[in-house]
Amino acid sequence: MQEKTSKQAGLARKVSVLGAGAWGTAVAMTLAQRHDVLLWGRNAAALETMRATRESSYLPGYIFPAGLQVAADFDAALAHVAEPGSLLIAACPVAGLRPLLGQLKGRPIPNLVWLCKGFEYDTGLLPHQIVREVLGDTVAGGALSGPSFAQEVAKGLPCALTIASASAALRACVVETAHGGNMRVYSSEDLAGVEVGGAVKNVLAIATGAADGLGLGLNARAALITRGLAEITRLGVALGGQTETFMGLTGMGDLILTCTGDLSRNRRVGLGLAQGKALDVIVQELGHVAEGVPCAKAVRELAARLGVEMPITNAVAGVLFDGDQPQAMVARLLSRDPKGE
Ligand SMILES: NC(=O)c1ccc[n+]([C@@H]2O[C@H](COP(=O)([O-])OP(=O)(O)OC[C@H]3O[C@@H](n4cnc5c(N)ncnc54)[C@H](O)[C@@H]3O)[C@@H](O)[C@H]2O)c1
Ligand SMILES: O=P(O)(O)OC[C@H](O)CO
Repeated sequence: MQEKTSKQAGLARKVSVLGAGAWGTAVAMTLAQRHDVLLWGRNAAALETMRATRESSYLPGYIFPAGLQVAADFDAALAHVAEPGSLLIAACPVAGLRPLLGQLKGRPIPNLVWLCKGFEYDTGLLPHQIVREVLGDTVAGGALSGPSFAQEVAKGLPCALTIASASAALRACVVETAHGGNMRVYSSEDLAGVEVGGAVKNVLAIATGAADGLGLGLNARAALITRGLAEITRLGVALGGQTETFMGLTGMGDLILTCTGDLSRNRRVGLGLAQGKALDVIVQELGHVAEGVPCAKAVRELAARLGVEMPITNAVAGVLFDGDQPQAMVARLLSRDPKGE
């Protein structure tokens, strides 16, 4: 193990992270312990503050490692990863992925990884489908996903992630770059399965947060998580994912973390709804993206189109978009006809 870590430490690579929110910053901080990392964001003033203070307002109290550069110049971020074997990481929310990729179109792109977890609000597309629409089939790309709160990663606590890609070379590049220290990186070819797990768990965390906020107890929480996993699996299989993927880190692992961990922004949306707060107030108070909100609408429409039964997602979407009360969500789920598990 010792030997493996020191070998990996020798493989310093160039990495650019595009998107300086909580997760992009935490990933950049981690990789900068072993690699030459540049963090780019679209807010030049915020980046200037980050450069001066060596910390991010998204992750206060966590000081950047010496090797982390911060830059507001997009061309510099791309030039940084010009040599083969470099890694370009798109670290924006799903809503920002299409515009960000638009900025990359026509430029030489090395290995491309995206960190966002969701379905696109208007189109119901997964991130890899957006990448294909904007950049075509020629880019080697993949999703890095799994149970990972940015604050814990910034603190250097252990975590395990999965890189999913059809490209074996891309998977190897990401493992060689990111696996090591307190971060384990597994590989999967099941890109659709990994992306569906990461997206739908956010909706289920809203449901669980609401149930917990209403004081429904630990039995109800366990039921929601388990039936939620069944929902994720049904949709994921319908979209080409493999059943076993949903039992892994990016399925059950991330579902458990996000539904039960109070660091989750999506869970906090559910807790806020249970307190009777309006959605726009909750989102404003969060100050971060909560992907489960747009995702609930996209998944409700997609599941209806595909004929996939998703009662918890539908109930969450009812509260978020149709004015249903959280209590009505519970009543709606409990009043369903009995069925085989
Ligand atoms: N925070 C976590 O713990 C965590 C962990 C794993 C995955 N994720 C996922 O990563 C994605 C980003 O989450 P986050 O926590 O960094 O969100 P955040 O709300 O903390 O920050 C989002 C950042 O994205 C930037 N952004 C938005 N559109 C952009 C665009 N078009 N180009 C460049 N930057 C853009 C914003 O300016 C902001 O800095 C989400 O899909 C989230 O689900 C987050
Ligand atoms: O804070 P959340 O709810 O966006 O979840 C963050 C990560 O996706 C957890 O793996």
